[in-house]
Amino acid sequence: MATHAAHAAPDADTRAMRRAIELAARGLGSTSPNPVVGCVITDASGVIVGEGWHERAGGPHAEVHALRAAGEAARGGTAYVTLEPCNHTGRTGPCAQALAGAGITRVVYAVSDPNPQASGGAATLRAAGIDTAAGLLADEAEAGNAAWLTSVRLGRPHVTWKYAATLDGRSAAADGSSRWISSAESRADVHRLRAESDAVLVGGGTLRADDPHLAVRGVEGATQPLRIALDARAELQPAARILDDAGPTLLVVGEDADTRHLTGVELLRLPLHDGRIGVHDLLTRLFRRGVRSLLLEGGPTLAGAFLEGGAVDRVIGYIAPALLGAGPAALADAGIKNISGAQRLDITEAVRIGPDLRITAVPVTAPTATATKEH
Ligand SMILES: NC(=O)C1=CN([C@@H]2O[C@H](COP(=O)(O)OP(=O)(O)OC[C@H]3O[C@@H](n4cnc5c(N)ncnc54)[C@H](OP(=O)(O)O)[C@@H]3O)[C@@H](O)[C@H]2O)C=CC1
Ligand SMILES: Nc1c(N[C@@H]2O[C@H](COP(=O)(O)O)[C@@H](O)[C@H]2O)[nH]c(=O)[nH]c1=O
Repeated sequence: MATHAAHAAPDADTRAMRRAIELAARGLGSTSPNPVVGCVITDASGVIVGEGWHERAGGPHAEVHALRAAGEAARGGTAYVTLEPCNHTGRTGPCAQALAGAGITRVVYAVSDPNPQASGGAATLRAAGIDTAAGLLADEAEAGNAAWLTSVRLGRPHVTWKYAATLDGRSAAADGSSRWISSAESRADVHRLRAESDAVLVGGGTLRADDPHLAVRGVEGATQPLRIALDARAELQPAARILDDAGPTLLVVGEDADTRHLTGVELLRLPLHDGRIGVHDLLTRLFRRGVRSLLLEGGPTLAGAFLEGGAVDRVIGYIAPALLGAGPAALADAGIKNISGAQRLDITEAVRIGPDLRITAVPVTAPTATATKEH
């Protein structure tokens, strides 16, 4: 269909879409199970007259906020949207119709909506005679919405494995102590990561060794993610910090576990495979309850199982300038037997956080959807 050249210079389009991507990011952590979406509206002469983003699930979509801000100035204007405008009536009405009704004559969106219930917005816009183009800054918009897009495409939550390690790759000392490997600045950064996630997960080893709290601290306006711990035999003590009232907690136990000593905590009972909870069983159940982004905070054994199951979509390592020489590696066995089986990654970012280095990387080969085979 038509492209952008007729109404504005391409760089004006790019600037407006980049702004829409920035706006979308403001919704991270509060829109799930919906995507983050940003929208910029320019009037007929190309001046920005409205901005909006999807702020929270159940609230108005980005386009609706931006149209409200633009008012009559939207007539004859262009809408820049990070995701294809929706075509369905959910908790709010279809955005494609709202844009047409407001007199928008051109729509530029970055990424097509993979959700079968909401897609078709572009066709509706075109049928209404609106000049509609897709794909502008698609890679940037896709990265900004990676968690939601991955989860809708794969039918499981997007998984970020985060760890802290010394420069020699140790995640704990020989005696098991690991607090703290990374700096206070890095740990504050982790709280921001938690705030952007729907759920935070630790394995049984970490649960027993660290008595983790997993709450978000020091992030203004943050929504507390669901705290999840694996505890196959329900060994957790009622005084554990994860059970306090800082936020919701889900304890994942074996289907036959004796949980009589644990009252007031939500339990998810799953079958055990060789005494272990199946990674994909767990992910499927979490997806069904609306978890779209999961922060896996270790430990090394569980991270190995996730990697082996093809269920790590992003790795964030906080590398501290310290050496231990002994102690567990950041990642335990992931079923990789030889160098040709190494999980290769692309580094997407490397930044200093206080004295540490934060490295973000994504697998070179695409991770897998939910699988029936468990390890
Ligand atoms: N530096 C860092 O970033 C971090 C360091 N740590 C450190 O790591 C150590 C703990 O790690 P680790 O001992 O590896 O334990 P993990 O936290 O990785 O937990 C592993 C345990 O999780 C349970 N589990 C259930 N299902 C699975 C599955 N499918 N695959 C694997 N495990 C499963 C099992 O416990 P169960 O017996 O209940 O079935 C298993 O023993 C501590 O010393 C801690 O301080 C931990 C987190 C982060
Ligand atoms: N040791 C270590 C981390 N460990 C992780 O943080 C959890 C503790 O969280 P909380 O109890 O909420 O403070 C712990 O169980 C483990 O998952 N994280 C880091 O950023 N840096 C570190 O050096």
